[in-house]
Amino acid sequence: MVQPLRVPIVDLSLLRQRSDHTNSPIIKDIHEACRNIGFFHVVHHGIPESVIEGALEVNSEFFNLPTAIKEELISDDVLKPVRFGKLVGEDEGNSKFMRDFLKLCAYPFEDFEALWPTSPPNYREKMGMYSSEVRKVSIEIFEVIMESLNLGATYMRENFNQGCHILGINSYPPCSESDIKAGITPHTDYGLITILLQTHPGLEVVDRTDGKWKVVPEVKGSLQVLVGDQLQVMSNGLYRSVVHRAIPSHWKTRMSIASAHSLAMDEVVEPAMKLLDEGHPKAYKESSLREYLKHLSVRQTRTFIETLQI
Ligand SMILES: O=C(O)CCC(=O)C(=O)O
Ligand SMILES: [Fe+2]
Repeated sequence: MVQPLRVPIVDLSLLRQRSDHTNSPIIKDIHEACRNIGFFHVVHHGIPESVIEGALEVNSEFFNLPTAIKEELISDDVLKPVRFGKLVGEDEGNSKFMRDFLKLCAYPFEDFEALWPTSPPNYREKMGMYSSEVRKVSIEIFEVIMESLNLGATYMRENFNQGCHILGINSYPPCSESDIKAGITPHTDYGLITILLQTHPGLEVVDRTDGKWKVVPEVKGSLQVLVGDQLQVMSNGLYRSVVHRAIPSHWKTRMSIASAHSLAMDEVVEPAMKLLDEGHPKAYKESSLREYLKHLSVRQTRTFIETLQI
């Protein structure tokens, strides 16, 4: 039986009340969470419930469309800014998985909006609103994470603001068959941070203290923040990307929207100079999002982050 994990809950409204975050216990909590688990919840993030409901509603309508319409967006090309896919199969550990997904490049919105689905007709409007709200939250969270690393709130701010924003919408059909073990198989996310919205629980992470899978407990109104590979590299391994998977529900469709924030496609990420010294030599090679996507498109025995370790 998979046990629940104790995950820190960060109240963003408390952070917004103070302009000076020096010695803030919240920054300390974020530091501990990123260091020990690679993961935390945020509450009072400020995204209106109507925006969240609107985004989930149009995606549910999209996934319920006749297959022929969705298949127009099917592609194996990981560089395509908009693509739909159906994944069903078995991983190396013989666990069966099943998931439909839609990937949308989301920033700058004007560059990609015309490629987004037109069905349902209000798809672009509702998802556009969610995308812009979650981006604002990601900018705030990135700043406090930089503070928690002692790099200062403005460290890489412009690079982050001009970076890539990719929305990964997942739909996991209910499965009563006991042999379907996973909706999405174990992985780390590549970017700096991912902000996750789930319709209901199902996310599991590896607890670093005992190496076991733990269920992420439901926290009403929360979003989850996940440390990605780029943040692992930037922090020179002080923070590590969290290994996670998602388990489908037995009785209803589970959906999630993973909002992945990374540096721009060809911008390289490398360990922050300030975190390097004799006792902490550079532990990762530099890399870009494009190199990661190239790695994804060919079958590899090592994860991308493993290939970067010096
Ligand atoms: O569905 C979930 O909760 C997780 C999704 C996820 O990990 C991803 O899209 O990268
Ligand atoms: Fe993920």
